[in-house]
Amino acid sequence: MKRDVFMANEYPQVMTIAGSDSDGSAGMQADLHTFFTRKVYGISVMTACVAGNSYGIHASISLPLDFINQEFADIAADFKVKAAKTGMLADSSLIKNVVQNYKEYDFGPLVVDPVIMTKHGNMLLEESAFETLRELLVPLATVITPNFYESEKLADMKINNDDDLVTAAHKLQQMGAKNVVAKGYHQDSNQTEVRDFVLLESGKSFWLSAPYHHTTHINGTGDSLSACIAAEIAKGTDIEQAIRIAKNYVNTAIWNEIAVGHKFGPINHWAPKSE
Ligand SMILES: Nc1ncnc2c1ncn2[C@@H]1O[C@H](COP(=O)(O)OP(=O)(O)O)[C@@H](O)[C@H]1O
Ligand SMILES: Cc1ncc(COP(=O)(O)OP(=O)(O)O)c(N)n1
Repeated sequence: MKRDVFMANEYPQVMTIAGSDSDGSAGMQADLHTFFTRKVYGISVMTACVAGNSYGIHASISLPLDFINQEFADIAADFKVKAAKTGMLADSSLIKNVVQNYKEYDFGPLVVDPVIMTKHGNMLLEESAFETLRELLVPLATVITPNFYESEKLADMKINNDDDLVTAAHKLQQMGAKNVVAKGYHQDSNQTEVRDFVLLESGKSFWLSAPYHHTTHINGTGDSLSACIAAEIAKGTDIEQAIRIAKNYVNTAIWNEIAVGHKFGPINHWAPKSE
C-alpha cells in the first residue's frame, strides 16, 4: 500500500488560545472545526472551560496559570506555529499570562478575537479586565475582530450608525491593533443585510456585506471568522485576502444549517469548500 508523506509546510500549524465550550458550537471547538476544514493543523492552549448547551452557558472555570504556562512551553518546544488566535481569556490575570507567553515565544502573527460577551448575553470576560485587554492585548493584534458590543466596550463609545463603527475601528487602530474587522449589528429581525467594517494597516478601508440570514444557528460565528483569518495568514495569504476568505467561509457556514441542538445551534463548518 502506498503511504503519502506530507511535508511539514503542507499543513501549517495554527494555534488557538481559547476556552472550551462543551456544546461544540463555539470557543476552541469552533476554532478547531475551522482549522480542520481549512486544512491547517490545529494546536490549542486551553484557558478556560464553559459548561453549556444550545440553551445557554451554565458554569465556567479558568485553568490554573501554571498549567497554561506549561501548555505554551510544550508547544514552543516542539511545534512551529505560523499564526495564532485568542478567544475567551476570562479575566485580567489570564490576559497578562497570555501576553507574557506570547512575547516569550515566536508564534507568528496574532488574531485577537476580544471575546467579552456571547450574542446571547453571557459575560465571558470580567469587566475589570477591559483595561488590561485594551492596554496589553490589543497592541499585539495583527488583526482584531470585535463584534458590535465589543467595539463599544473597547472604544468606550456608543455605536448608533456606520460612522460610529468607523470611528470605533480607528480608535482600536490607535490603541495598537494593526488591522481591524469591526463586525456590524445583526440582532434586528427586520434587517436584510449584515455589514462589517474593515480597516487595514495601510489605511485602506472597506465594508464587507452579506445578506442577513434569519436563523437561530449562529453560535461561534465570531470564533470561526477569527480562526479562519489565522488559518489563512498561516498559509501565507495576505491580510486583506485572509479577511475576505474568512467572511465568505462564515457566510457559507451560516447559510447551510445543520440540525444540532434544540435552541441556538452551531454553524456548518463542512459547507464551505476547503482549499
Ligand atoms: N444572521 C446572520 N446572517 C448573516 N451573517 C451573520 C449573521 N450573524 C452573524 N453573521 C456574520 O458572522 C460574522 C461574525 O460576527 P458576529 O456574530 O457579530 O461575531 P460574534 O460571534 O463575535 O458575536 C460577521 O461577519 C457577521 O456579519
Ligand atoms: C468558550 C467560549 N468562547 C467563546 C464563545 C463565544 O464565541 P463567539 O463566536 O465570539 O460568539 P457567539 O457567536 O457564540 O456568540 C463561547 N460561547 N464560548
